Amino acid sequence: MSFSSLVSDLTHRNLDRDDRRSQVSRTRSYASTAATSVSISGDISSQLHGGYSHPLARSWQAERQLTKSMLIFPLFVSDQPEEETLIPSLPNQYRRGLNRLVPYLAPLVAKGLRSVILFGVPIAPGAKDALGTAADDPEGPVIQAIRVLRRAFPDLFITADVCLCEYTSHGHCGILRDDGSLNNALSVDRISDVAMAYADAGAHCVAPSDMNDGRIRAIKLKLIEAGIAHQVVLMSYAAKFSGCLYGPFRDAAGSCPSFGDRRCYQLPPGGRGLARRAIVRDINEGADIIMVKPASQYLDIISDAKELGKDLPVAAYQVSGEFAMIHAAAKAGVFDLKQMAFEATEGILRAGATIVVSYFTPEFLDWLDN
Ligand SMILES: NCc1[nH]cc(CCC(=O)O)c1CC(=O)O
Ligand SMILES: [Zn+2]
Ligand SMILES: [Zn+2]
Repeated sequence: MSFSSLVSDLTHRNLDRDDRRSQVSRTRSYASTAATSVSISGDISSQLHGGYSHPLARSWQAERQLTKSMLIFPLFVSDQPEEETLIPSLPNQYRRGLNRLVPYLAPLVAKGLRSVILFGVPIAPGAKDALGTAADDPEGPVIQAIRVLRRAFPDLFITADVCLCEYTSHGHCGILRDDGSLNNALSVDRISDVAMAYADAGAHCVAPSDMNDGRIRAIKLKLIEAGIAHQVVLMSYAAKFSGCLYGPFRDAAGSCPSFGDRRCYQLPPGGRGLARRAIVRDINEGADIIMVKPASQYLDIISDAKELGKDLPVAAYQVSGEFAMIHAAAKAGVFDLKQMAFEATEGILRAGATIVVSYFTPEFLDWLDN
């Protein structure tokens, strides 16, 4: 038994004993209180423990409980059909080719997996270019995966992440000007074409993560024009902050920028006002779901999104760095992995999210059964 599980085991035993003791003394003090009539000098509202001494009563304290249907599981789909490669910085997560997806997902779907989000990973030499042409290649990994998964799992809700950074030679999330900055107009046109291609292939939801201004409106208009706006969810990564928490993802997807960083289009970590403006903007442009990302470091933004978008579901992405951090700390004996996964996720729900994109999804499918 490891030190941390020994401690947690001892703590549980002590708590159980306390619970039993308090039950015994409760019967006793009830009698004596009745005998001495009401002489409660203390403040009645100071007594809180009674409301959550029972495990069921504890669960009632949360506005919402985590359920399987709240979870979206991220998948990295390689253009090499037989590939199955462990991603070193992202524990238990693999890059998988088309032929590996269905066998991997079948047991998860049987356990109650409801939803996935797809990221394409072009490995083939020469697959990347300045325009991210591979993003909507009809033979490319995402469009093929949408088709395969829709056929294999009719009830699985399929979201396609929409961005160019996995497909561009420079690794940025759009089309660049000569000076290396994003050309917003060209990027939005290209991103909205890619979103349309995923929607046409059968994605239930398209989720642009590129952060170019105006892409939600452009995608919504194209969906309307194509006559499919009524059956495709548009989920905006509205408040996506720049920082170091996407590192493992960029390893997984091979999407690290070849020069510079993303600070001119992803939000600065202190920019709460900017995030609120982006959220309002995307709601007005036709987003059906607002996403905040990363999650645990931005709980105030999740709560802002809930307030600003009262009538929209709010999603939070517990990103690769958050996931890797929890794994690393658990491995170092700082805490128990499962307990921390629940604690982090419950915090995200408490802040206002009802959808959580999480690499812990396969574990939660087991944990939520017990
Ligand atoms: N734009 C692509 C994209 N979509 C989701 C993530 C991050 C997800 C994660 O870290 O788990 C990223 C990486 C990035 O913006 O650099
Ligand atoms: Zn990107
Ligand atoms: Zn176009």
